[in-house]
Amino acid sequence: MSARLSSVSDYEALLDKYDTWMFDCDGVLWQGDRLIEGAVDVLGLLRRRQKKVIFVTNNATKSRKSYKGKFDQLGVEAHVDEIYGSAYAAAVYISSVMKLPKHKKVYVIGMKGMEEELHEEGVAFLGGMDPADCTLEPFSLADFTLDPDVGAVLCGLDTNINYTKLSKAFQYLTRNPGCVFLATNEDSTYPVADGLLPGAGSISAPLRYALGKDPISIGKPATTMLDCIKAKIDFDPKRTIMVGDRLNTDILFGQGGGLATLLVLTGITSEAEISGPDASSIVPDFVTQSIGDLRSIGK
Ligand SMILES: O=C(O)[C@H](O)[C@H](O)COP(=O)(O)O
Ligand SMILES: [Mg+2]
Repeated sequence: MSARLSSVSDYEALLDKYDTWMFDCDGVLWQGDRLIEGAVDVLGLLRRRQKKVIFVTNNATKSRKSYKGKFDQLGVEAHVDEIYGSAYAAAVYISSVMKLPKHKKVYVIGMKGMEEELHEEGVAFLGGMDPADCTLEPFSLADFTLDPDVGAVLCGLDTNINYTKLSKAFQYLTRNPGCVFLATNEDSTYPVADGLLPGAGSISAPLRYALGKDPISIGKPATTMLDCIKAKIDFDPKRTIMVGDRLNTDILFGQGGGLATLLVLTGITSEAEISGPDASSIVPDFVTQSIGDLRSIGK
């Protein structure tokens, strides 16, 4: 059973209990480019109380560096080494876990964030934002030349998704021996200021269906992201809390890492999913309406 937080003493007790605060971004700190009310104040309060603050997002459209630009633009204090996105985790996975040979390449269904992180990790890639791939022209298989050096397809949130990208990815995954099917994350939807949009999981779904197999998904709830954080930041899991808006990514991620979990209702998860007859079997330790609720603590 989750503990519902409501009083100042509830929030003060949480601050006493946890030294490291990991924050999901979409649906927790903001909805698209609209900040959640009170988020900036609460992050400032945590920093004044000498808490470690880490940002952990499945959103692969931005690299760590370009996320820093979003934080700056929205007036949220953040440092690049506090920001962990699924594009970064995927690039590290390909270079350091898969150890993709240097002459091999990745075919990217995704945007600039994934390209920047792959480049940063020294991983060669094609596709992505290439105008030849971001096209609505009919795809001609007769005119397509298979690149034998493509050893993996990496699929993430791509607002330029089209039949050409899906067709090229399908060719690599069915015709290049050993070509690995990877996904940055598999969120079905994500929240923006005016509602919900299809997420990365809805971009890779057509490939899953055509291939009859699932990708290796690297973002939350997989522990890969936590491994990336552990490689850079020292923290005690027992005194760490993960704050998220999605049960099957953020809360599962926290639970898988032995962290405490706080669910907020400003993103994907609704009240009906955590109480009543249709409640999910994924049960967070704590629930509060919004991260802004912690403002009641004051200084
Ligand atoms: O890929 C997506 O669907 C979205 O980018 C993702 O859901 C948002 O990531 P979050 O910050 O909520 O982990
Ligand atoms: Mg979220």
